[in-house]
Amino acid sequence: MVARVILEVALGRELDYLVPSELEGQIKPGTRVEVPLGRRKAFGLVTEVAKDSPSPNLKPILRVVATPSLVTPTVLRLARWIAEYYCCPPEVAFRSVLPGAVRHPDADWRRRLYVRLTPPQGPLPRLSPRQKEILHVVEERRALPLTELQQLTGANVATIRRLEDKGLVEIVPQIEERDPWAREQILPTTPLTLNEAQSQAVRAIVEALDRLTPRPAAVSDPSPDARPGAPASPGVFLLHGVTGSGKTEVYLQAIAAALERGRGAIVLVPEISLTPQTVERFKARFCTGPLRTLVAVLHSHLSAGERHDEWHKIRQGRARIVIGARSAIFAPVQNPGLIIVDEEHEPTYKQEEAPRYHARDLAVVRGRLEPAVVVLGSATPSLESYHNARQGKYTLLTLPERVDARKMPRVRVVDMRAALRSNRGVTMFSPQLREAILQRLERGEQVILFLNRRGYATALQCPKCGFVAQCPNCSVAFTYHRAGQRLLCHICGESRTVPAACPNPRCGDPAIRYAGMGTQRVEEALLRLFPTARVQRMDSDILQRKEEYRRILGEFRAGKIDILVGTQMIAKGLHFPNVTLVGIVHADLTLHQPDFRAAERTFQLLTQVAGRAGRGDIEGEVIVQSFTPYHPAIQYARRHDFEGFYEQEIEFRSQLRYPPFTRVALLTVRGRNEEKVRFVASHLRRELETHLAGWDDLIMSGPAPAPLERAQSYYRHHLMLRTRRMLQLARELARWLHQVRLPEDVRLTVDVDPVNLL
Ligand SMILES: Nc1ncnc2c1ncn2[C@@H]1O[C@H](COP(=O)(O)OP(=O)(O)OP(=O)(O)O)[C@@H](O)[C@H]1O
Ligand SMILES: [Zn+2]
Ligand SMILES: [Zn+2]
Repeated sequence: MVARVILEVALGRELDYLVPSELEGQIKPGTRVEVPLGRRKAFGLVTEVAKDSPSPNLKPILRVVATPSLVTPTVLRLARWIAEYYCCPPEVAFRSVLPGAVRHPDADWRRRLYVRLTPPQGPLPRLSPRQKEILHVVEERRALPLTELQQLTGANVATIRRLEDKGLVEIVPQIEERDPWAREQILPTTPLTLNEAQSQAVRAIVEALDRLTPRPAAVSDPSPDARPGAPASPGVFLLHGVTGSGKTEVYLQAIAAALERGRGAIVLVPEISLTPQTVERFKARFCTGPLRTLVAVLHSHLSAGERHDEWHKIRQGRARIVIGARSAIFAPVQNPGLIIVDEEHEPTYKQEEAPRYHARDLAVVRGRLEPAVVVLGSATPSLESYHNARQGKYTLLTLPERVDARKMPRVRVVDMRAALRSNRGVTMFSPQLREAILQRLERGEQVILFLNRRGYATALQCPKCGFVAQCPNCSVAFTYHRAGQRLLCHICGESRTVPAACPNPRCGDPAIRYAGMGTQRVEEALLRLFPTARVQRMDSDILQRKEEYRRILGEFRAGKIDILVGTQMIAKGLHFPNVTLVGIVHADLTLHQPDFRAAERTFQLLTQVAGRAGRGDIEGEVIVQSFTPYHPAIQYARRHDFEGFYEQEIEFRSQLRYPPFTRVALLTVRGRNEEKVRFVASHLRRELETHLAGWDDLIMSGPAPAPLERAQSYYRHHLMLRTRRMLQLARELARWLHQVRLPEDVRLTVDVDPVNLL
């Protein structure tokens, strides 16, 4: 027998090894092993077991490192698919399916050793002052991690071992679980009585669960066509439910059905909506009763230890439900019956570094490999997913109304050009918005104000010469932050103190002032206009710590805050019944970006933010301030008309051959020398033309400077390839990348299905 092993060192490919007969029973896909590599040894993961290998002179595997395996065979197949489709080296793909904290069991082993007090037996033996000190610490804590005891006392392991020899303490392996929500008390909930639309949705999902074929016994290769948008997959549902329509209740009852059938569930949510409120709704439903199970939570703010614990809970089957951000799609759930992707349209599901996977698309692929039922949910589905539903590739489920026949909020669009004409200079709040806020304050109702830009003002601009302070590393304006009077680059983090006068040597005007506005400036203006109102700002500047986020949401829920001002952090998932007014301060911000999805993003953002209003008994109102009030994205959002927006947007995509009618591979050439980058980019285009000659449906555009031409002092040029056959193109690109020669200081990256075109 031979095993194919992906090594943890950056080799870029898998190697075959002999399986010694004494290890035969232990080696399966997912097993971590130590193998010889040249004259050294290396760690690796078995990705496949086969009868024989094409390579001669195989060396044997040295030993098995950790059992049980920390990754399921299906996830390994998913990793292989990632490497192929997203055009990245296999070891990068394999590494991403295992988080660092679980990848190194040796390091973990030491970290997981605990020192604990043993029951006293007879008189205390004679101890050195040093030993007494250590014992004292252990007595106080009863048990603590070995490493922590070492840190606290400065003792080495040998000294502590001597205490163990005297029978006073013992050193034991123990898994201590750090539940980040441990202090929260969770009140169990029971399933709600569903309305007609919800029942229909749950019924369709449960029927699909019952149709799931048993897991295939033999591990066969993933079908090369196992990709979203390929042949019909009756196991994928698109749940299109307006904001407040009760999608979460549908998820909960579908999960219950999966558990009843002995299967687990994975729930993906965007990182920013992975709030305690969301997590609690899942924990509360499954913390008691016959379906009782732990809910594991995975997100990027977990400490290594917490991540480790969550991972093991899943692997040991104690947690049958996993809720997490995009990397949770790799969670080692055994036999998952259901994979849910909430807010499936969210761009944060795309990973912006290699491997550049899209977790929503991986959910569809994993669903096919397991097999498992996949539910993609959103109030504003992506054009890609809705198109798939229209084509019959996904099954569309619709929740057209809010629960309890609550009305959708009334949306008014205010033309800010008029407001600008009637007032001197730029106004932040139109009279309509000001009046509406005042009304809510008088009635004791709550307000959310949304502006998709943090900081105080966009830019520092000189009124006399037009000078704008720009980051020296990136081609963007600095953002002014009031705290500490600093200019901050939101791309690279470069910061400067604010100049007292215009830095332009030919100008020097002291009247330098601020153009545009950010959340800080909105907050300040509110305090001036409504001095008694309790205003709280919520953006990533404020939320350096997760407790802060929870505290603010808690206070808002408790009615201790009247007006919440924030960026897209407050746009989704939040449910506050007392919010009756949502103001969108500047709706055009996302509209004018050089991205074919700009209108789609704007429509989604407006709809989602508007959806925070009127979720209680009182009807909600939304005021949208805009300088382009007649833009379709704004008008369709005003009428809550997703279909209308879809019809008009899909027409534009079709005419210009953009996704979903094609798939995009974006090539970025980066380097510090502008001339060289430009030269290499044109050279690569010519090479690609030769390499891909005869490819019939290829559209190649560029090279062109990226919209964000310079970032972190690198010049960037783009080449865009579009085709309907991306998997084949990715294979061609991989072959081409192997042979392409680049100057040392120029880098090339490939992003398949990019969501960020800047
Ligand atoms: N069948 C039902 N009967 C009564 N209340 C319900 C029902 N279904 C859901 N709800 C309640 O309605 C509220 C809104 O539901 P939920 O948050 O699930 O909506 P949503 O569709 O996920 O909204 P959004 O997309 O805006 O986040 C919640 O408080 C939920 O408990
Ligand atoms: Zn000037
Ligand atoms: Zn910068």
